[in-house]
Amino acid sequence: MITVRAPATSANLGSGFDVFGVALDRPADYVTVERAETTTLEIEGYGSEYIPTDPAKNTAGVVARELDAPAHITIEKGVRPSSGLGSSAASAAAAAVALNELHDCGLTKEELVRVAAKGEAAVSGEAHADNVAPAILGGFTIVRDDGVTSIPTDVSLVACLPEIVVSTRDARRVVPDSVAIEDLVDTVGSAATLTAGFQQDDPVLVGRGMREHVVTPARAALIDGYARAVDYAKKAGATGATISGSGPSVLAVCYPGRQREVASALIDGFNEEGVDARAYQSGVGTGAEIL
Ligand SMILES: Nc1ncnc2c1ncn2[C@@H]1O[C@H](COP(=O)(O)OP(=O)(O)O)[C@@H](O)[C@H]1O
Ligand SMILES: N[C@@H](CCOP(=O)(O)O)C(=O)O
Repeated sequence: MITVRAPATSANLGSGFDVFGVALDRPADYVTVERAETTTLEIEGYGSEYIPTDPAKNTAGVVARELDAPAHITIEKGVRPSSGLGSSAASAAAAAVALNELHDCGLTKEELVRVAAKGEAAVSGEAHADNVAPAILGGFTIVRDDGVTSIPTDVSLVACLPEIVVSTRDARRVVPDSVAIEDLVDTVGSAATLTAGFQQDDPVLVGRGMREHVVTPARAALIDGYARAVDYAKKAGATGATISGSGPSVLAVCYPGRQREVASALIDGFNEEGVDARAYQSGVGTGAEIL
């Protein structure tokens, strides 16, 4: 029997749609696997009632199929589904690492990222790996067709989860089909700034690099309270804030020591629009670990 903890993650970071991701250090999913003839699933914890136990429809079950590694899989959810915090990816990442160990598959972490991304495809319709990469490798990650880069970094983050459900599948439908050249230029500038910020552990550069004018505004319309929460977070000292993944969560970056104020401001912003919310004060996490 093997148990793996895989953390919540925040994808996109504004300027890196389907490319950037960062591992949080909390919350997390715990996945326990035991050898079995066929794959079965048991799910407990936050939002488990909304998650299919059919292995073909569950990211962890799809990973077991892809690895040809049948198991009885128990998932303890710490990351709420449809949160924008890589909930489905946390289970996929933890299952990939656990089953690789249980069945001695011998895959590298980079290979496990590709397998876990197939689990993501089963629920979101497309195999984006920007959540599973940081969930497995940790740090700030850059996903491209030709490989994944992981940069260890130390920046203070706050993720705020409002009591709203936005599925990744729905949020992908509102993404525009094309961008104007001036928006492309602006996004490249932001993406480069954000990458430099993580390299240098600099919250100001990371915050500035979150700026993006194509995908973020289209999706913000799906999140009640988003604009006020971001505005309050910035007034409370956040150096930047954007939609986490496909939403509804907001990810803010700040100087160490400002997380408590930023967390309260984000919650207040949502509450004043009639939306309950909770916040996670987090550092950048190290990714999935076998317990
Ligand atoms: N192991 C899993 N954990 C969480 N959600 C899962 C899992 N397997 C399948 N799902 C489904 O995936 C969807 C949530 O994924 P997604 O929309 O990408 O949200 P998130 O941003 O939280 O990852 C829900 O419809 C949920 O039922
Ligand atoms: N790049 C994806 C990321 C989805 O993240 P999630 O945490 O909402 O599953 C997208 O933006 O669609």
